[in-house]
Amino acid sequence: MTPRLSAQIASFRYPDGTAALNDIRLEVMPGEFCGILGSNGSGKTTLLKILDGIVKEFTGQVLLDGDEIRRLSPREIYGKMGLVFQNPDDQLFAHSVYEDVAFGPRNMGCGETEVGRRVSEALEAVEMAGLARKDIQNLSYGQKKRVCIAGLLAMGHEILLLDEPTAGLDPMGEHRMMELLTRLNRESGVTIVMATHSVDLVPVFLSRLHVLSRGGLVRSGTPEEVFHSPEELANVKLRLPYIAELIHRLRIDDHLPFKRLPLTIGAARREILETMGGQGPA
Ligand SMILES: Nc1ncnc2c1ncn2[C@@H]1O[C@H](COP(=O)(O)OP(=O)(O)OP(=O)(O)O)[C@@H](O)[C@H]1O
Repeated sequence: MTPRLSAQIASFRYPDGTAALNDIRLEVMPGEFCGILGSNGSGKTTLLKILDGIVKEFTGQVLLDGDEIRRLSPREIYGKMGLVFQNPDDQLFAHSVYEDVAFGPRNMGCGETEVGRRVSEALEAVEMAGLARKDIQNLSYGQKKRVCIAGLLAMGHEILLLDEPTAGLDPMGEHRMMELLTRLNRESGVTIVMATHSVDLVPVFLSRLHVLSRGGLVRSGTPEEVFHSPEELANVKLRLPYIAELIHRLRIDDHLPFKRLPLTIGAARREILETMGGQGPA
């Protein structure tokens, strides 16, 4: 199967000389929902901009469906892939929700009936169906983030690159955003790559993680593989998810014989029951 995205980035420097990325190799398969995990300044946004074809001055290659991205036209790239910025105010520009989401399809040459259909479907998908006429300025931060995603869905994007989609949201909003993305991935088959430093959320929702530190890729794997070693995470300025941290402390401080570091509440429950020899509460 051809990866939707395949990146081999030997190095990238910003014009002021900052060495932002080096020796990155990663692939994103069709239908995948994967994360780029890293602390502040590790290079997540830069990597997303390169994957999206915005930043071109790197050494190496990025293939989109097998084609070198720098040889594709903007229409070829942005017909199938789009980037949602961390701050929705950097992305939204129209007065109303409808006008903002309609901009992409209109730009693609769709007639007004088709534009209307696409806007309705996209707003439905992000649970904003009743808010089409609302002034963008009067939306909450989380609603603005949803409108940004709707704008890309209305253009028929099959690949979404999302920069910190849960940043700035309250705990409930974070969960709703992750559920929305999971639904888009599972039900609509959208391939999603999201940059994040939120270690508590990612193991619950994502199937594969790429860990960045100081511009380099230090580990790729399932959440279980990535969160295997607390020491390794501390080296890249990340920590264990709270659930795993709790079991880790009980194991070290109280010598309790937990075998694995669980990443979800369900896994923690299983681990505790196994440690109790299956003698847990009925
Ligand atoms: N336009 C720019 N010019 C020069 N250096 C930049 C520019 N943008 C980012 N950098 C630098 O590149 C490095 C990686 O930055 P980047 O924004 O990609 O990190 P990040 O992981 O997304 O961080 P955060 O989690 O804080 O958003 C940092 O050292 C940053 O200072």
